[in-house]
Amino acid sequence: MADPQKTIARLRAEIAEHDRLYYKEAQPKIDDQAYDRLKAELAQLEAANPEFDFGAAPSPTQSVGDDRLEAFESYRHRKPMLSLDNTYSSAELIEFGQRLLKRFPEQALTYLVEPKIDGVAVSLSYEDGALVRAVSRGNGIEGDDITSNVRGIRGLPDKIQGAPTVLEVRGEIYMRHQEFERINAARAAEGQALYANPRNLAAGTIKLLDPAEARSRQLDIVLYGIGACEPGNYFSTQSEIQQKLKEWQFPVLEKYWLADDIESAWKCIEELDTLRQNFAYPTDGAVVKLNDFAQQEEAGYTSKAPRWAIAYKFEAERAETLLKEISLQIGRTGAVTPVAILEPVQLAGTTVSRATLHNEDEIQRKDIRPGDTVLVQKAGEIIPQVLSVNLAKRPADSQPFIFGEHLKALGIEAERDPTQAVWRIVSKDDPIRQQRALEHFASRACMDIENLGSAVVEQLVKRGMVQTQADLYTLTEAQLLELDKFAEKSAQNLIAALEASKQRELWQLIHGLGIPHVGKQSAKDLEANFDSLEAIASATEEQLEAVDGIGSIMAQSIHAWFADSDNQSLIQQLKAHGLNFESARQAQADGVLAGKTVVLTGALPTLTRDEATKMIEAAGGRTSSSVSKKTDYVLAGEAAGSKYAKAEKLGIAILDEDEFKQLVG
Ligand SMILES: NC(=O)c1ccc[n+]([C@@H]2O[C@H](COP(=O)([O-])OP(=O)(O)OC[C@H]3O[C@@H](n4cnc5c(N)ncnc54)[C@H](O)[C@@H]3O)[C@@H](O)[C@H]2O)c1
Repeated sequence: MADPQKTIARLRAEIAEHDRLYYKEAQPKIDDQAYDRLKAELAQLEAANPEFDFGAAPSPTQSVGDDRLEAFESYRHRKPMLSLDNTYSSAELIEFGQRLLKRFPEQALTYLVEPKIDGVAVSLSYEDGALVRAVSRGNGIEGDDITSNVRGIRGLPDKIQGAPTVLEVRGEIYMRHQEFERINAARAAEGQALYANPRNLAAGTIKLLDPAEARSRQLDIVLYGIGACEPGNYFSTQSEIQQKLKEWQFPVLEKYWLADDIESAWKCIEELDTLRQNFAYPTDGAVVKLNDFAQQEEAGYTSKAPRWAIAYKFEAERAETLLKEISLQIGRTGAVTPVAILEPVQLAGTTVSRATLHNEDEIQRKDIRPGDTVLVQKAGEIIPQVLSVNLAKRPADSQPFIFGEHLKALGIEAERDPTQAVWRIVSKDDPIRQQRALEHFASRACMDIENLGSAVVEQLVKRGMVQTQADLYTLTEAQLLELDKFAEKSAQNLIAALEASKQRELWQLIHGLGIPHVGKQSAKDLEANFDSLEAIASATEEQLEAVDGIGSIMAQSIHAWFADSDNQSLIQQLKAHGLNFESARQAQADGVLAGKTVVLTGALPTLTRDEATKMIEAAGGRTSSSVSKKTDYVLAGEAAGSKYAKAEKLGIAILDEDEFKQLVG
């Protein structure tokens, strides 16, 4: 029998380390369920052995995980931000209700059941209706000032009407699945460590020190609670909070339920489980709260969580299956990414036959080998991941997977990047690397060259007809006729498609060049801020970084790419072939908004933000997110906040939607 005192000490140290990785680094090593199991084990041992004294440090079972970092200013919450007790069992949920019934034997208990959003907690302070500060949960008492990374999150009002003098609004910052996949795909292409889920990526993003880098990742926010409120007595129930938050035009929960007893609350949770796939935000459970504030106050708090609420967490969908082989894929920049090829298995409503293995270090850490039986998880729309290996089912003759040897066996000449976990094909003459770069260039999201699929690219490279993107434009019909399955018609079609691609928009070309870190959105951001490809090529790192959405790493990468002599010669050749290098903005130089900067604020009566932005761009203008002396117009809708006030102060022309429409015709 293990010594319980030693086990408690070990578990506390282990959990403290997982807390550090999760809250401070946003890179946990184990998944939430495994973590929650460790914590439950510790709580049980502590309860059974109350006599052990471990000194002053509180146990992780008694305290709120701490996300504070040195580099940030700390702010004290007016009211503490606590965690929630959680359970994965419906029986424990019912017990929670029964405990409350004992406490309030004569009273009717109503519960509010809310989706539990899987993001990062935030507290927003509004003073006299204006957003003054955003603070992370921290240790529950004080948190980090993350205002610069939170202000400007879409839909978050800068100003609210008819609010109390002081208001702390509590909610969750989260990332949509699509944005998560976009960023991870870009990181994978660069061989950088991937984020395991949108929650970790959101947590990493709000703690970025570079606001431009943070802005280049799209965060969202939803608000569901109130901390401090002065004057008090503003609310008497949880459901009133929901209504008021909506009136104040905060992004709010799309659905919540009122339940008259804990059994009905459980029914609501079951309903939530069927609906949540269609919610905009990732959810990992439900939060059940006593609706009445007087009852909440009476039920009280532990050092870590309210006694009047509980989180019911949904189990992530997992299954065991056979890992048939580890396949190595090569990206457009030559990075080699390992992928698990699985015996197909049903998970979260889809058939899963591949899972990401991230990089060499991940394979080593988990000691994943071909022939292993592995535990695979799929949550929401996230790419399936291999969580662990079932060692009991490992074949006797199994061999560790040695990355470098497999590359050699496949004839791939790659080197491990000394600073990252990635193997990369270094030689630009490598035919596989050339193929990937060309496939990317020809793809829909780039130059959209019809009839130039992988099979054709492969032949062109293998026969030495094409090495770079520029070589594509030297191809003749006669040359194409040499290719397998090419007749006159298909050759003519491809030549015509190449010709048509010369007129693509500038962002499509930028994206197609395969500059490390530059995806579709960044390419668009570059086009919106420069007149031509040459202007981007000659921009300094500072000028690149000044672009909204371009962070320092991306600016460095773009600058280095254009400084490379091979790339410079590629650009010259593409220019000589007549590809469009001019930004649409430049082409619209004659528009009424040519050279003008417009700031959008508030909700417009009929136009969406996207539509208004397109109209501004079509008229030659550009949009910016903040009002300054350089702003020419502010297009203001309903509930326009501090930007409106600033524009008035600076004497900048303010347009409503009708005036704007007249202006751009
Ligand atoms: N994998 C790891 O290594 C690791 C390490 C530490 C923590 N964790 C995970 O984090 C959990 C503990 O984190 P926690 O303290 O943030 O607790 P929690 O995430 O389980 O619950 C509390 C949080 O829920 C959020 N929340 C979402 N929707 C809400 C709603 N409608 N109403 C109220 N709150 C809502 C709030 O941000 C609140 O702070 C653990 O149970 C574990 O799953 C994992």
